[in-house]
Amino acid sequence: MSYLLNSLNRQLSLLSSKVLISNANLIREIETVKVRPLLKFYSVTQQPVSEKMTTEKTLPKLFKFVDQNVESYKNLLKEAVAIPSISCDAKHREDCNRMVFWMRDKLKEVGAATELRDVGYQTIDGKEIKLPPVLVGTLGNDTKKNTICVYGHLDVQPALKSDGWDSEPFDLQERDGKLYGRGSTDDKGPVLGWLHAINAYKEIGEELPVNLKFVFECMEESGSEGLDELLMNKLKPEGFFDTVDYVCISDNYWLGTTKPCITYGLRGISYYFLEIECAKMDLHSGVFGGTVHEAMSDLIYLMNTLVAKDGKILITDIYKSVAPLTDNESKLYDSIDFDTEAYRKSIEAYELLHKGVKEQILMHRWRYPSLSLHGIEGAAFQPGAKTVIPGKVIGKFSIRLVPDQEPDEVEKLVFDYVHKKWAERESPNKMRIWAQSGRAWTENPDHPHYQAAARATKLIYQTDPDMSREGGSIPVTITLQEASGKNVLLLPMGAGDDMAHSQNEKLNVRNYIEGIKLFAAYLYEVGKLAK
Ligand SMILES: NCC(=O)N[C@@H](Cc1c[nH]cn1)C(=O)O
Ligand SMILES: [Zn+2]
Ligand SMILES: [Zn+2]
Repeated sequence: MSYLLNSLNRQLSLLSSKVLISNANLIREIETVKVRPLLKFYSVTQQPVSEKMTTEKTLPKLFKFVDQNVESYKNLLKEAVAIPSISCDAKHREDCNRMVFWMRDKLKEVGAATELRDVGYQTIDGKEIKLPPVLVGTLGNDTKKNTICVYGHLDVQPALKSDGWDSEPFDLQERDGKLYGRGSTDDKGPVLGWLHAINAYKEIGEELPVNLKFVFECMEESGSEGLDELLMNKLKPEGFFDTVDYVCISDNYWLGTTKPCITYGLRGISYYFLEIECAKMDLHSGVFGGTVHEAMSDLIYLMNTLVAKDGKILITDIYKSVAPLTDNESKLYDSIDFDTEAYRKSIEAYELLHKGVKEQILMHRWRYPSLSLHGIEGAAFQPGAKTVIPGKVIGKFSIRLVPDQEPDEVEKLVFDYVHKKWAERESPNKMRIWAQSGRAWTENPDHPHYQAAARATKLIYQTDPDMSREGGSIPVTITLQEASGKNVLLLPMGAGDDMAHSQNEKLNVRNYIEGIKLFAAYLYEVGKLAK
């Protein structure tokens, strides 16, 4: 509890509040908890395989504790969001380090043994910049218990109020039951959810039903540099995964806004940087315009050859290695609860591709590749009529990869295609293209691990979760699958309208609090699986 109390007391002293929270008081209140009616079905769905310290009274007690600590949980998330751990911006590297140290201290406070692992340097503009350390932790080593490896990330996408946020992105604000802030749902809320679930077991005086291993990084939003190497060539040979039975990641979202899901597939990503240089400096367009081959014109030309207006990717042979759709897979989409019109409205889009047909929309999110244009470095993006000809611009685009596309093959297709188009352009300028990629991932959702997570989800939300795939990418998922050789599962905390990476990213208070209970129930359920 100390990690919450420390944080809360810091918050309280800041706010000069009269409220004081004492550990002992909380425990006394918990002792009087009654079983809530929603747990009625709980005992009949269980198949206990081994005798564990936890009993059917554990979770009701724990849920009550969670409900009593909502304000502390919000305060801790506010502290985490206030650290602008933006991994793609080297200026924020110290904030990334600070975020990792902050989380290391919190893990220690719940009793975990922690280590900060050095993963070397990254090169930006020819300069070597130290990567943030990866936080590795262990909690419990009871050979009779199952061991879960939990992964999460502590870094965030950039955000400025001037991008169109209604409040400061790095100051968590509650409005209408929603916690707005960068990283609230992606991925600081879920990471803290694990911490709170573990702490809740401790605070109600119950043993954790499983052993835990943690891998928390601060470079996920920038391609997880250094992490694969650490997992495969250091942690694996050192035996870190030897005792791991299951891997769980909470870094994704429900499909919609009301029904929970469990996720067994992600797309990969191949992210491209396309640089064109026409001069060693920016040029006044009134003085030099009409006399040079402009870098921006070349870049726009190339970027416009990548994708058609119906979303079809124009790179030669890009669809060749996409796994064919089988009858069985095709049927899966029929039963999924997904309202495309609600989806369209939630993002205020004018119209969806594929005539908004549900199955097509889901397939194009989950099992077909897509190409997106993201931006241009060096372009005049600020307001005002700047009349410069940029000397150098870097266009950014990415392809979301699907089974069975291999990043190396896709990169080669893209490089060959861009070079061909560049030759057709006959520009004297300098062109350079490079990429960073991560593979797609799928898992077997019929595994007992998924059934355990489904039971936990039903306990919390009183409905069977959808088994879903997702269009986003968490590059390390497949590495964790390979390093551990064990079943990997994605257990989302947030809702489909959380707007990760976008303006006004948020996490519903309900999803946060019920998510903490979900994680605790998941630990309980996995604790009951045969060892
Ligand atoms: N929550 C997962 C997520 O947002 N992942 C990023 C990963 C990424 C890779 N390169 C840049 N970002 C995503 O965009 O899917
Ligand atoms: Zn994420
Ligand atoms: Zn993200």
